[in-house]
Amino acid sequence: MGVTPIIAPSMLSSDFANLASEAKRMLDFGADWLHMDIMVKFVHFVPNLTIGAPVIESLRKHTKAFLDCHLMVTNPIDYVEPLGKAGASGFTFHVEVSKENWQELIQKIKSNAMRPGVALKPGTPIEEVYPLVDSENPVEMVLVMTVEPGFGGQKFMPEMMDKVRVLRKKYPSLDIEVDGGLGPSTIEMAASAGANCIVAGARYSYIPYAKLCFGKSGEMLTSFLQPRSKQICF
Ligand SMILES: O=C(CO)[C@@H](O)[C@H](O)COP(=O)(O)O
Repeated sequence: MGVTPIIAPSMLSSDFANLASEAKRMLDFGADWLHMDIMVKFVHFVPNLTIGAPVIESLRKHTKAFLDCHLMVTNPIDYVEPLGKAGASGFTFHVEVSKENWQELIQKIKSNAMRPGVALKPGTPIEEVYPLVDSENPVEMVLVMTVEPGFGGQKFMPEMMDKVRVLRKKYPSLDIEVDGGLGPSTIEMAASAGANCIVAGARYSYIPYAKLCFGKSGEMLTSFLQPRSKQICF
């Protein structure tokens, strides 16, 4: 079984005063998911503060899109119920802060009708996510950070592609998301390594390019990807 390409612009770089129209603009341009960066400023995790459940709830009133929430917080379990109630679709937590309670966390995410994912920072070895993917109650996506989490506009770390290659070889049908510094010069590298979910700042011009990386005239660039009509109609 293969995986399908997903283009998920990060709304972190959008105009927050016009979030609903920014989201519509991304979706009209062909985005599959909207990536929502939820950060709480904390000295040991990210030095930034972004959006929370009230913003997700407001955005949900304007769109039925899959809201792919990436939790850059030290206590993700506290956000499961509020985000579930707000209408989040995906809930991706960081492995670095969930070593003690990932099983409970996955269970709680699923019982709040969201899709669980696990993220890892650039310095975290890929082996740390294996138990969460191999579990009887597994995560459904691994997010490989290609910058230090915290801010948009940073430089892509090509050395993270080794993690993606290893993951893809081990898990042919897993959703593998990459996030940070992705754009016309790096998307192809990530897709070739095996990533199928591409997050990049909500600069609409990259979306058609990202789609091209996954298939020109319908043929797929990488063998693990399966065509999904919406993604390959340019
Ligand atoms: O999670 C993050 C940053 O921590 C990302 O989602 C970025 O917001 C992506 O932005 P670019 O690197 O594409 O500018």
